[in-house]
Amino acid sequence: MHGLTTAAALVATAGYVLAAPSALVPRKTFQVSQIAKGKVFINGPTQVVKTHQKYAKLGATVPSDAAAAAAAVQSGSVAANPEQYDESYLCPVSVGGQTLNLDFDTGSADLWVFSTVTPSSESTGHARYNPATSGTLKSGYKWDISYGDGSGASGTVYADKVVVGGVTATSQAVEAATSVSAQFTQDTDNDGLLGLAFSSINTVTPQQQTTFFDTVKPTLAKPLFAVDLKKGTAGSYQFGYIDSSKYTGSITYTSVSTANGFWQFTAGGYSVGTSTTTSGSISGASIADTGTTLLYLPDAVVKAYYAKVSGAKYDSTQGGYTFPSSSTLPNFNVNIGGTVFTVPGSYIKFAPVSSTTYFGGIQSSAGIGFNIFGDIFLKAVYAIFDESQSTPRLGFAKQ
Ligand SMILES: C[C@@H](SC(=N)N)c1ccc(Cl)cc1
Ligand SMILES: C[C@@H](SC(=N)N)c1ccc(Cl)cc1
Repeated sequence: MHGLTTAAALVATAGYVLAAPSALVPRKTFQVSQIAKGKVFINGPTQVVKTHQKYAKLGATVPSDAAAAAAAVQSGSVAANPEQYDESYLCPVSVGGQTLNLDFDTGSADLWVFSTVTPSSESTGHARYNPATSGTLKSGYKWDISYGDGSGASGTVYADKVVVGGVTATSQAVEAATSVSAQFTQDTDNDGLLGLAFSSINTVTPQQQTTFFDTVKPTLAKPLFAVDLKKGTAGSYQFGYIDSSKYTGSITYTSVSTANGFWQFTAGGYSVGTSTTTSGSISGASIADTGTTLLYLPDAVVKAYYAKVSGAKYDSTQGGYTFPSSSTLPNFNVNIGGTVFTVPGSYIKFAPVSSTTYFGGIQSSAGIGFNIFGDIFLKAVYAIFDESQSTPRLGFAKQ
């Protein structure tokens, strides 16, 4: 009986069921019928693991190859919690068994963390990774990164287990900070960054390391991640799958150039206000960047936008366009891949800089070298960072 049950269970989980062999018919008879038509697609290795686990009490052990193969369909989702004014979004990540809140950044490719090797004068108020627990030093490896806003950090490198929403990288390069700039010290919500740009811009020497996404990519159900940032409330990142409940309509895909290590695409026409008939075009390269707060566009586009906001001006002391707190802002519409996406004016009324004045969520990309579709844009869409095709692509859908 027991033997048959195991065999039947194994066979049954192979996606079809066969009539029990008569010689092994157990005391009580039971009808086992073919699955009519269609195919039930299951994952063999996962089923083998489950069956062995089911009989573990009888001494069954999971074959190591099955366990490894079963890991070939990881997927998971993690919360993205906004700071005040949605300055950035922090996601809980297990690093060597310790939970740190990291800024997932599709504009860089280093996973670095505040750590026990960060001077306490620079890391007070931050969760810190302790490599002594389970980290393996990568002797002689170093990293040093600078960000567009002039902030930066540097340090040493360990290999350790990193888990994001249940998706596990058993040996991920974890870059421990031995020095961080004041902006990071002061942002006590932020315990480090998890880069999701292409690994070609990872800063580790003498041997460049892979991002978390690149590390787990071969084990994901689908080689992609998706981003659902929201205004003023928690959103989420999905790894290995697209959550169809997070968007309406269809996903519009557009091609990506990886030449600069970013998720770089070409944006099309735009319009300001309620008309979604777009015209002109957003010149230059654009990147989809979860690590940048605002939406940086060509001067001509920015001027056309704030021409529709009475009292708006470029304020050099604030370093950008500001407008009266009483303003109602127009929508910003942009055509990407043939679909027009709308950023509500309320998203562009970004944050107060005084009792009478707000700072705009749309600012000029002049001097950067490319346009940046940062959080102001991303919180208006569901964005798919997709490597399931022959070349990477970005998908956008309305929320
Ligand atoms: C790519 C982003 S930085 C990042 N997301 N890690 C960026 C570059 C240059 C400027 Cl000026 C401002 C922002
Ligand atoms: C200035 C620091 S901290 C912060 N601005 N909250 C920072 C955070 C994220 C990136 Cl991608 C670059 C720089």
